[in-house]
Order: sequence, then C-alpha cells, then structure tokens
Amino acid sequence: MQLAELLKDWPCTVKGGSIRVEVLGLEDYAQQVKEGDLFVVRKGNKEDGLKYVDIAIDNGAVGVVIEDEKLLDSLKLSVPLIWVPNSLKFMSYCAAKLNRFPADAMQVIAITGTNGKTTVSHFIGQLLHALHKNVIVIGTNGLFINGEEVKLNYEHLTTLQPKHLHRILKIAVQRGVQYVVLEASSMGLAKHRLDDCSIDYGVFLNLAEDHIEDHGSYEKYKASKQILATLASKLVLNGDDSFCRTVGLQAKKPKVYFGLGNRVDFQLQLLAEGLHCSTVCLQSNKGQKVFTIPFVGEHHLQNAIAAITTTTELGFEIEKVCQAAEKLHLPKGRLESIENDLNLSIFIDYAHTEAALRAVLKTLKKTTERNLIVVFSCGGDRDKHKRIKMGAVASKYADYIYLTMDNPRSEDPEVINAQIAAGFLANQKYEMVLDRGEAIETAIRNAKEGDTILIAGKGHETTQIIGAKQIRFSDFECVKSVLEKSLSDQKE
Ligand SMILES: CC(=O)N[C@H]1[C@@H](OP(=O)(O)OP(=O)(O)OC[C@H]2O[C@@H](n3ccc(=O)[nH]c3=O)[C@H](O)[C@@H]2O)O[C@H](CO)[C@@H](O)[C@@H]1O[C@H](C)C(=O)N[C@@H](C)C(=O)N[C@H](CCC(=O)O)C(=O)O
Ligand SMILES: Nc1ncnc2c1ncn2[C@@H]1O[C@H](COP(=O)(O)OP(=O)(O)OP(=O)(O)O)[C@@H](O)[C@H]1O
Repeated sequence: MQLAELLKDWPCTVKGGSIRVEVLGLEDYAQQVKEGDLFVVRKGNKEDGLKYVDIAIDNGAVGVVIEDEKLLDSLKLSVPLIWVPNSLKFMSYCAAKLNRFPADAMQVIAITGTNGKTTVSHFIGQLLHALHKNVIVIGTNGLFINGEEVKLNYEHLTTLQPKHLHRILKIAVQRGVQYVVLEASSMGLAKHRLDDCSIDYGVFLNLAEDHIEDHGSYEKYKASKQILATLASKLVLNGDDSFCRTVGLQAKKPKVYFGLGNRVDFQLQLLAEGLHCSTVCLQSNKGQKVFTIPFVGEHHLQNAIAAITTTTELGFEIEKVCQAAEKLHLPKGRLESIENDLNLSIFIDYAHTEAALRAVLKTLKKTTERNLIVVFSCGGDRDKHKRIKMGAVASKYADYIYLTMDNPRSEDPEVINAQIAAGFLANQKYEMVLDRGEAIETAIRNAKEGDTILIAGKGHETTQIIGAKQIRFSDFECVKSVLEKSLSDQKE
C-alpha cells in the first residue's frame, strides 16, 4: 500500500521524501525492520527508539514515524518523516489497514478480567470448535487454531502487539477462520493493541488488585480494563462482580449478564459436585437445562457460564451449547490433576493472585481427604502489595505451606517469602525450601496418603527467572521426575 494511501485518514504531518513509496509492513524494533517497512519511533520504559533510527533506515525503512513534534525540524532523514499525535494508536491503525482490517471479516470476542481470561478464552474456543466453527484463540498460553497450538517465533505477550496480531488475523481469514477469541490484558488495552480489532463482544469477568505497579495505581489499572467497554459493540458481563456491574451501568451498549447469583440473564446453579465434575442447571429466558461439566470449583463455574453465555449470544442454540459444554476441559496448568500411585491428590495451578489462590484453595479444601499442602511464592520486582494478602489466604486454607521461588528476578526470594509469611496465622505450619524443585520433592515425599498438594503460581510456564537469568523449569516435569524417582525407590 502506498504511504499516501496509508496516511490518508490519519492526523499527521509529513516532511521530506516521497509519499508515493510502497509500504510493506510496520516495525518499532529497529533491528527487525525489513525492506519496505515503516519504522515507528517510541520512547519506552527502558529505551528511546530515536537511538535506533539509523539502524532502521539501513535495514530498509521507507519512512520514520515520530510522536515528538519538535523532531520534525531537527531530524534530517533520507526518507519521509511522519509526525503522529500518538504512536501506539497509529501502530494499531496502520497494522490493521496494511492487512486490510482482517478483524472486520470475523466475529471478534475479547475477554478481560483479573482472573480467568485464558480459561474463558479456551472454553469459548472449545465450544465454537465443537459447534463446527473455525476459531482462533490468542492469549497467555499461546495461539491455537481449532484447539491446535501454533508456535510463534517472537516475544509472547498475552495481548499481541498490533504488528503481529493483524498479520495473524489476515492469514486466519484467508484460511476460513470465522471467529477469533482474544485475551485483552489491561496493558494491551492501555497500549492500544486492540484499538482496531472491531470487537463484537467484550466479556468482563472480574476485577481485583493486580498489576498495580505496571499501571501506576489501582484506578489506572481499572480504567485500562474499562477501555474494552468502549471498543466492543456488545458486552457480556459478570453480574456477580461489582466492577462488571458498574461497567454495565455506565455503558450505553447492548449487554447481557451472567453469573451464579440472582439478577442475571444466564444463571448457572450447582446441583451436585463429584470429585472431578459438577452437575449444574442453566436458567435463562430460553428455559432451563440440566447438564454435567467435567470440572469443579465455583470460579470455573463462573468461567463456564461466561463462555456459555457468550457462545449463545453469538447465535448458537442453547441446547447445543450446553451439550458441547459437557466436553469442556481446562487449559494447561489450570487445576490440573497429576495421576500418581502414592494415593495423593497433586494439582498444578496458575494461581498467582490473591483471588486466584483463594478460589483454588477453597475448591481443594472441599475435596481433600486429609491435609491440604501448598507450595508457592510470589514474583519479584512487581506487585509487592499482594504478598502479605496471598500469605493470609494460603494460611486460611492450608495445613502446611512450603515457601519457595516463583520468578524472584532481582529480589532476594527469602525477603519475598518473609513478606508472604507476614500474612500467616500465628499457628501456621510452614517451611522455606527456596529451590522450587526441592520444595516440590519435599512436599511429595513428606505427604501422607489422602493428602492434597497444590503447586501454585507457574501453571503452564516452563521457565524460572532468577536474577537476570531465565532457566528452564516446569512444575509438570518436576512432579513427573519426583514421582518416577519415588516409584523406583519403592521397587528397590
Ligand atoms: C509495557 C509494555 O507494553 N511494554 C512493551 C514496550 O516496551 P517499552 O515501551 O518499554 O519499549 P522499550 O523496550 O523501552 O523500547 C523503546 C523503543 O525502542 C525500540 N528499541 C529498543 C531496543 C532496541 O534494541 N531496539 C529498538 O528499536 C523498541 O522497539 C521500542 O519501540 O514495547 C516493547 C517492544 O514493542 C514490548 O516488548 C514491551 O512489552 C514487554 C515485553 C512486556 O512485558 N509487557 C508486559 C507488561 C505486558 O504487556 N503484559 C501484558 C499482560 C499483563 C497485563 O495483564 O496487563 C500482556 O499483554 O502480555
Ligand atoms: N473466574 C475466576 N475467579 C478467580 N480465580 C480464577 C478464575 N478463573 C481462574 N482463576 C484462577 O486464576 C488462575 C489463572 O487463570 P487464567 O489463566 O484463566 O487467568 P488469566 O486472567 O488469563 O491470568 P493471567 O492474566 O495472569 O494470564 C487459575 O489457575 C485459577 O487459579
């Protein structure tokens, strides 16, 4: 597309060079600029893109975009210099336009909330696939087409940057994908990554304190989430959550409420609970339906009803949606039970917020036969306020706690753990085993038949960040090797 055409409807000032040049792509990382790309200069948290303009031009940039108006006079380049008021908004628009607004050809569902985005995205993906639709799901766990993971070869964010997202959507449309389910992180929304996705349904799950340091304050975090209500045409809201209710009251848009409580359009009631499944009753103006879903936990019932409501709103018959819901499964690392011969219940779960830890511990407390044991810690260099709160929640439900490491980054893990332990009840039994592998091994070896062990915080992740180093570590691989070792010890 010609630069002139690309810039036609966007407020900007162009200086020097020719606007008749062909633009092939968009890049804000200078070293990755390819022949024909526009290079967008941004001042970030760590770097100033201005430092890298020469590299971008050497790599073939056909234009340079800036948002500092003063540079229009001082920067002399061999290619057009383009000033735009907001480079992040421009990147979103430009990426969408260069790919011919692929989202317009799809039904776009975006999910936001502090907890449950990945789970609900995958549930909606599974329901649509079961209803014979082609669907792409993009979020923390990666990119999935009809349930099959497609590996990306670039930095993986929960909400992809527009330069990646619109290219993926264009290919998806070409391959006949009709639905896209996107996780909308607060940072992704604040950084305008989803501005030009023509979102049909914005799904609001819940709000709790998180990412405060990333955003600067809780109010700013909350405001970032609310951006989704302005971007989406219709809203699907959790009627049990006060933040979602407020979003619904403020938005002058078609909306529908779901929940486990009263005053909602789609209500899911728990009728009976087994060890691994829940029998539920769905009530809506379309009638009543009783069915069984293959997992437990109030929070996952919330996630299930969010997905069922959204899919029904997309125009599918409620009976067929409920039928498909009987085969839902949780995504990798969410309340995942690990089979073993030790008569222990071992679960790996991605809980890394206070609300998530409460939800999963409350669920496991109900099913555990004996003691509930938790292995966890908190991440370093972020969200310090949540440590004491997570400590208090763990202590409320757990009989024994192993404090360990969960991406301590530049912080001393002993200090992080001391801040967690400050939230413990006075009589809490616990110990600190900093090496995560050793902590998991000790928890399994010391457990007695009938105990439940929750290994929380890492879920699907496969790395541990200690200092500046990222080392390979997976809770799944660790548990597997401990179980194998204990089996061979038994045989000896
Ligand atoms: C907060 C945020 O959105 N940060 C993103 C942002 O970084 P930044 O603005 O600080 O950029 P910077 O590294 O200072 O660099 C400034 C400019 O110089 C350029 N540069 C820099 C170095 C270089 O060698 N060459 C070069 O051209 C950069 O491309 C950039 O344009 O631009 C970078 C490059 O495009 C992104 O990698 C980076 O995401 C980082 C990886 C990140 O971790 N983001 C997290 C906070 C995030 O978005 N997380 C959410 C989930 C959390 C939530 O729920 O809110 C997510 O959606 O994943
Ligand atoms: N509806 C919910 N309410 C409270 N906690 C939940 C809910 N759904 C999931 N969780 C907890 O949060 C953890 C993470 O779930 P999930 O990955 O679906 O959330 P997320 O919002 O995508 O998280 P993140 O933004 O950190 O990637 C789960 O392992 C579980 O412990």
